[in-house]
Amino acid sequence: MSQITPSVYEIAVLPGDGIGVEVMQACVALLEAAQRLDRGPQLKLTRYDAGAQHYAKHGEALPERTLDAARAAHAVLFGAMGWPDVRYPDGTEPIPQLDLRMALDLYAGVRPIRWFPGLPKVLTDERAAGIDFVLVREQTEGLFYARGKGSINEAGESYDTMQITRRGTDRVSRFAFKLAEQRKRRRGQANVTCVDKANVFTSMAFFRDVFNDAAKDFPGVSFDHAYVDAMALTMIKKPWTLDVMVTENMFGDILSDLAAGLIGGMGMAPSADVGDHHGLFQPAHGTAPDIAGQGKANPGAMFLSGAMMLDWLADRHDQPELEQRARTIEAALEAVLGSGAVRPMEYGGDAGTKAMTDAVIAALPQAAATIPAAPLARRA
Ligand SMILES: NC(=O)c1ccc[n+]([C@@H]2O[C@H](COP(=O)([O-])OP(=O)(O)OC[C@H]3O[C@@H](n4cnc5c(N)ncnc54)[C@H](O)[C@@H]3O)[C@@H](O)[C@H]2O)c1
Ligand SMILES: CC(C)[C@H](C(=O)O)[C@@H](O)C(=O)O
Ligand SMILES: [Mg+2]
Repeated sequence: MSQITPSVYEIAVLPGDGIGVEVMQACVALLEAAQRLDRGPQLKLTRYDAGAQHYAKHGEALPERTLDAARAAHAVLFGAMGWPDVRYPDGTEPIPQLDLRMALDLYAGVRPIRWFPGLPKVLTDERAAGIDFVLVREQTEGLFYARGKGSINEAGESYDTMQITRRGTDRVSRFAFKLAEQRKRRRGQANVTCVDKANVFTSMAFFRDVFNDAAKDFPGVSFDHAYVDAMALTMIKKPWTLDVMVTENMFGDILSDLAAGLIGGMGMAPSADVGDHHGLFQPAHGTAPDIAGQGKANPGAMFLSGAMMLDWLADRHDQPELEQRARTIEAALEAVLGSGAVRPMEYGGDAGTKAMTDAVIAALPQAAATIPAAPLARRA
């Protein structure tokens, strides 16, 4: 992809299934409203088919046209895909986001978790107001390497293999350290925790060794290690002590849902799937079949994923207006939730997807007025 600075960015929009479609509709409306308010580059948002329902109807989950569009776009905006009843013959679900992670080499799953006023106080300790950490999940190997390769033998044994490579661990560790360096500019200090199970598995001891080697190139950032089970405890007992974590694919998948629970659920848990050449931005949640079609989904995670996309484009193409737009969207969402006037159904309130979206769009002009002119301090 070219690094020339265009004035229009092509965004491949993949809504997917269930509430993915609902929160995507909300996010597209928000992004279009936000770009009408500034003179920055415009996004051209084009929708493409993919997902479990597409597979059920047409026999393919990720059409070639969609994959080509994702490859050619400046960024991919992704809702959620998968549906528990729709299965491949081997019993697994058609889940194109995993194919896209491999096809676009999106090796870093960046999953920030931050509490701010208006979000539920899940933990009673007042220090929980300081929850502000990022989980970096390796996304091209680990236990997910086994996808499509598992076996069941006649003796009634099933095997899936975990793959850890020096290249994969080194690049995701460096990504985590660079992210910590950015956060240090805002927070004054930075730490990366390697989350593994090096006490039991050779592959995990190797992961830790490769992480330690990478750490030598980042003397300004401290680092430590935690076993994944102990990290699950720390996330509940004192999550305000955490900064950046880097971990294996499956551990990261589990811990990121646990982390979302600290701020009231999946509805405020965004993510970025990033590689050296492509970026895909999606909420960390799934298609939520239990609430799909009812207009109840919290679009907050999708909005924050949209803001992460704007930040990523701003960085890659040196476009500070896009960074300003990202801050405006965040500020509007924070203002709406912080005022208490709109409480998402996810937190026991009565605001569904539309009410939340309308309120955040209405808050954009005032939020824009509070954002200082570019260049800004990045909220890493
Ligand atoms: N990134 C993705 O596309 C993604 C992620 C996880 C699961 N999935 C798929 O989604 C389907 C459902 O999976 P699941 O039920 O395990 O996980 P899920 O994240 O869809 O739902 C878990 C719980 O969180 C709630 N929830 C999730 N997002 C919400 C939101 N924005 N607002 C309010 N509540 C929300 C749901 O109602 C549900 O109770 C499966 O097919 C799974 O494979 C896809
Ligand atoms: C849907 C599923 C395959 C996916 C994953 O496990 O990576 C999801 O849970 C996520 O966290 O992005
Ligand atoms: Mg997950």
